Amino acid sequence: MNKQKIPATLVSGFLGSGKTTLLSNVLKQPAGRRVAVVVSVPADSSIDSDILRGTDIDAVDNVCRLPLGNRIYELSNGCLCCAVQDDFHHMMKELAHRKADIDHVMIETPGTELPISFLRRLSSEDLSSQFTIDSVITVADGPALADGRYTTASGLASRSIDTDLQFLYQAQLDIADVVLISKTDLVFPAMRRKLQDKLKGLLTHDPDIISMQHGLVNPDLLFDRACNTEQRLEIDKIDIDEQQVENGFDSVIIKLGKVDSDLLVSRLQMLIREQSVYRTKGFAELPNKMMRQVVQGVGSRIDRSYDRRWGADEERSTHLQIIGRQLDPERLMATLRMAEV
Ligand SMILES: Nc1nc2c(ncn2[C@@H]2O[C@H](COP(=O)(O)OP(=O)(O)OP(=O)(O)O)[C@@H](O)[C@H]2O)c(=O)[nH]1
Repeated sequence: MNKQKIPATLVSGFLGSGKTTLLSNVLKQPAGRRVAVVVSVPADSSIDSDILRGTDIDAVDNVCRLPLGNRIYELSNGCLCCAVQDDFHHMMKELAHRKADIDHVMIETPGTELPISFLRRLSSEDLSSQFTIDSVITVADGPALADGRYTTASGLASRSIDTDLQFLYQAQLDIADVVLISKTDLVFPAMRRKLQDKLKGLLTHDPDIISMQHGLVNPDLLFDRACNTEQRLEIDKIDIDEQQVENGFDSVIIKLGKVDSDLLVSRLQMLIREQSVYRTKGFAELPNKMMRQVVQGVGSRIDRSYDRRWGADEERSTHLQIIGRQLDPERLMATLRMAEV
């Protein structure tokens, strides 16, 4: 078939809601499709693309380095993981050149950003001739929804409470063709049944709502939706001050040597209590361990797991990204350094 345009899905959702977990499952089980997952990574860190590629260390050998720090990793099943450092437009043009090898593109938008800015970029003249927006999927953190963590009692975004945060959360929901409620395993069964109603109370439109655990969803519900998102949203008419919302977040990269894992977590917990830390993610190098430890913090919950052995030629270190508001980088560094051994 001579494919005219590549279908593209935007995956939005607040920090730590479960976007990468969803996409990493798509990459592992792409249901016969060759999927390219595009993820933005900070200039000084590749944590997100590393988590996405997960245990597939062989993929490191098969990497296409593009200008401005962008990279395309070819996975053994024909899927691509694309780390965008600086130039989203250039990455999308590169993928358009590989049209024959790609069935679908999924773009993870950063949790601190409004997906509308990505929709606008995809709607630009040269990209819209290559890609069609299949749908916008927003991942909503189930436990956060159950607690009402980012919403007012009325459920409406209000800018009068400190809440570019709330505004961002609501804007990410408002744009969705599909809302995936994540982490329902962490919600009490009695509350689980009420989550959909709670979500509907926040929504001003009628997206499909699907619950998921550990990022597992029937792929048929994700692909080939042809939602006509551009027409529904009338992108040109949306008037949001993107800069104002997105500039309110700080991201600090911390690099350390070997650490004591329990000490690291207790220091992180201390910082989370002291500062407005929303998200912590990265890898820890532990003494006498061949395995790399993944550290994942969302709010005050910190999970640890091992994903794979360190590679023979890989630089081993503890490498964390901390995202929040008005962070004090020196205090973060000094506190976490105490976990070094
Ligand atoms: N218990 C549980 N944990 C989950 C589930 N889905 C995701 N998580 C965990 O939640 C944390 C954040 O998940 P991610 O997929 O990295 O979230 P994200 O939205 O990509 O995060 P950012 O890119 O930082 O915005 C990780 O520790 C995941 O393992 C789930 O269904 N159940």
